Amino acid sequence: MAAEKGADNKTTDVNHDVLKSTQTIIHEALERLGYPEEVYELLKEPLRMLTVKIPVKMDDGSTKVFTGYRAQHNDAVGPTKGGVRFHPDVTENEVKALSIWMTLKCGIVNLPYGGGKGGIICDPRKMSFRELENLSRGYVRAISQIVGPTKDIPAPDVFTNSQIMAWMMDEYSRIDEFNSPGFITGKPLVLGGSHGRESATAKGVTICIREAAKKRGIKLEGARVVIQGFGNAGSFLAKFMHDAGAKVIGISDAYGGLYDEEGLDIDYLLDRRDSFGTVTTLFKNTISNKELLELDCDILVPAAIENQITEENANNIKAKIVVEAANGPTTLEATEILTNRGILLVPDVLASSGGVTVSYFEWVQNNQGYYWTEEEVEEKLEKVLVNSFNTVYQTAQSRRVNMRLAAYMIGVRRVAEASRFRGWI
Ligand SMILES: NC(=O)C1=CN([C@@H]2O[C@H](COP(=O)(O)OP(=O)(O)OC[C@H]3O[C@@H](n4cnc5c(N)ncnc54)[C@H](O)[C@@H]3O)[C@@H](O)[C@H]2O)C=CC1
Ligand SMILES: O=C(O)CCC(=O)C(=O)O
Repeated sequence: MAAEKGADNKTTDVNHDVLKSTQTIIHEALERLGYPEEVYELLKEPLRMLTVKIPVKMDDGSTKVFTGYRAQHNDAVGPTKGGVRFHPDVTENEVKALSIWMTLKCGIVNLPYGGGKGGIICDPRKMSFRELENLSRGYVRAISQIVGPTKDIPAPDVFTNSQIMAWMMDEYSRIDEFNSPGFITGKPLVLGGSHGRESATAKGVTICIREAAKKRGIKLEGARVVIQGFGNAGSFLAKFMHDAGAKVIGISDAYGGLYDEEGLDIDYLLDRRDSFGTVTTLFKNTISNKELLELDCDILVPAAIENQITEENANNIKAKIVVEAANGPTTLEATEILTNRGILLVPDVLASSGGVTVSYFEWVQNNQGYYWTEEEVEEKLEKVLVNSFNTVYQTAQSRRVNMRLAAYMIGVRRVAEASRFRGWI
């Protein structure tokens, strides 16, 4: 585990309320599609938001009470689906926004789900394995009444992984008195996980980068790539970019960044990173996350947390293409600046949808009890992502809007239509 040092940039920026900015884009998307105001009233907040207190016995004998959330944005299309985040900066509004983004993502890639999301305010980097297990199990007990394989299906997100999914699945199976692999996705293979889930988010981002590069006439071979975040999404992506012949010249984690204009030694960094995606603490010559985002490059991929590209630095971004692996890394104002500067921005709700797509495949395999090969999973993911990228790109062209608004229009239309057929609006 990494040495404890403070993050070189903080997540929570009161000036950038991710819920408010999401609501603004949803409103605009609905207006352009001609939906009445009541549809916005239905979609602007989750249908359900549960706040829970989780008492955990710590290793020193004390009891610490953690706060957790589970938001279920909309289940008109199907059960809600989305990851659980363990992070010190988790807030209620952030979890709400993350659940809305899940509804949009599932709509864009056409999965039979609505959006959900969970989070616990904690710093897992400062907790022991046993404390983390107790917290994971306590969270499942606290939310057990509103989740389940046909109600709401959690998955990994920032600072959660397949081990945490395994503990959560085991706890739910005890409550349900049933072996319930379909309760959660992102599990280890031996517990009903799917081939390709671990690398799915990065695979999806890679497909979006490839398609976006084609649109801009950029060859991936030799392209200079900068990636913020070296966890599940960022580290697999660095590997895929490296394998595609691109030059990964910058990567970062919560503590800083590494830069080499000749290209970083990705295999070495992958080997040295810890389970929380920390690697830069091992090096002396680091740059800040702020400097990393402004590096001269062809492709920039924010793959860490929200509000990283803002009106303060959007004019300094030098990339030709920005592909959002993270949820909500670019503010509304920054999206406008990048668009006006002719930078192609592939939005989170499309670019990061590979994870939930393979989670869906995992759930389908759990439900049918018949498992697919890695090749089958990859082939299916490729089709879904290429198709979704082209639909969003073409919508953006025909509607003369940026790709984020185009993606929102596709996502909200699906949930609005499902709600209408159900007679909700
Ligand atoms: N894991 C998944 O399947 C999916 C993840 N995402 C999104 O991708 C992003 C990254 O998630 P994962 O890779 O799963 O998380 P992770 O926990 O595996 O890695 C997170 C990375 O972000 C860095 N980080 C954390 N706080 C930071 C800060 N304040 N400044 C800069 N870097 C910071 C960490 O050091 C680490 O390198 C998140 O926005 C997540 O919601 C989106 C879709 C699916
Ligand atoms: O895999 C999933 O079900 C959800 C992944 C997720 O939380 C996300 O796409 O933000």
